[in-house]
Amino acid sequence: WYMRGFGNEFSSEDPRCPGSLPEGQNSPQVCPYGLYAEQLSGSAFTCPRPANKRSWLYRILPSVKHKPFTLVPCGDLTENWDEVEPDPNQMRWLPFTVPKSTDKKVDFVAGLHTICGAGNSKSRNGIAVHMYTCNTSMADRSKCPNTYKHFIYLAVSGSSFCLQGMRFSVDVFGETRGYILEVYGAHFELPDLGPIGANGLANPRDFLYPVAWYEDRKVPTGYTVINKYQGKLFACQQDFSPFNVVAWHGNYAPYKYNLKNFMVINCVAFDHADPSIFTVLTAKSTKPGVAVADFVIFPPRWGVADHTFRPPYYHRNCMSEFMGLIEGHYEAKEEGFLPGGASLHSIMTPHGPDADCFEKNCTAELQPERVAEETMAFMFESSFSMAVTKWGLQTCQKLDKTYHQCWEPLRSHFNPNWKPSKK
Ligand SMILES: O=C(O)Cc1cc(O)ccc1O
Ligand SMILES: [Fe+2]
Repeated sequence: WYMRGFGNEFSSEDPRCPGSLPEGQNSPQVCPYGLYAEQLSGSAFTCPRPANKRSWLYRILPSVKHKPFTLVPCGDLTENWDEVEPDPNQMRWLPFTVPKSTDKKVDFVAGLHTICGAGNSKSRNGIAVHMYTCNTSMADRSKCPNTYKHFIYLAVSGSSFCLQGMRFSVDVFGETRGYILEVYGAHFELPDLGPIGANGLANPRDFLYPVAWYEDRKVPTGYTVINKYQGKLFACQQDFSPFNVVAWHGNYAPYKYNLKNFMVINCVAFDHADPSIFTVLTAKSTKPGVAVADFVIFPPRWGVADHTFRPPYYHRNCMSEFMGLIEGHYEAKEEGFLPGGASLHSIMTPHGPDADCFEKNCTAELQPERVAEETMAFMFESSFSMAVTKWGLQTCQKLDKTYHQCWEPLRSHFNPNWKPSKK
């Protein structure tokens, strides 16, 4: 089970070891059950209290006990944003190919592919967007994102957030695909609600945190810990499972959030509200109001706006918009933008509803209607100008070269003799 509440201070003991959390202090001379105390810091020691993040883990063996790390192949994972020439075009990808279960086994790490990104993990400012496509569990391999703060992977409308330095292992039931946003140097926060009030959007209690659980498992053949460090992957061996936390307390822990719990707020009178009303979490930059990345979703909802063109407006944005579709259809593009695919509209690159969507929605009778059932599109909106990787442009072979054609049928409706209709 889980503990609830975004950013709470939690305390948890594996029920097999009652009293394993030291009482009244973090570093007793000897810890209960002979455990090792290990602090995991997610913020500088000196960060102001609201931004301060750390947890105390009580482990069977400390993380430091491992053989040296050595560089391992990164596959299609990269932090090189100069592989290909910049390209300001609208981009859309057909669903990325998932390796078949009957083919070669590919686990989460081997199945990581970087699509686009910007910035640098050394300066700890920037983001990367990756796809993962795999068909087998990691089995005695655990990954540790060392250079970045947050790691999201989305699976069937769920979202999981892993934090810098946290080891995790991904088990899958079969052919699996998901999206990842990597943020190099900022933590996600719940957005302020302003006049919305004290409740709404993603509610804090719907964020779930793991309780302590350990396995005291020796792995003489070697347990591999993979460390993503300065944009590269490193592996080391140790002879025990790293999932050995018997008790922990603190406010720095991985969490998950079911996107279906999002309390959608939207227009109930007229006009199309900006998509920031759908922000689940935001990773702030140092400029007030400007995000390194916002995680925004487009859940099923009612469309009720009167005398309004209801789908997204045509626009050019000073932010980059990377979008994906988890299931269903997206209102601005019924065709072509498919689950497991993606789109990128870079800074100031014009985009908006395809011609079909425009024609339908300027003549539609405006009844209250559901904006798509069983749908979940999302956007990573970033102030960074992202470069696309060679994998994204070429190797994946999913770039839809015909994307621009969805706007080609747009025709001029301009009538210089137009008169306002008499009310
Ligand atoms: O481009 C998109 O589809 C995302 C988006 C949706 C919306 O409702 C308003 C602006 C916007 O960028
Ligand atoms: Fe947009």
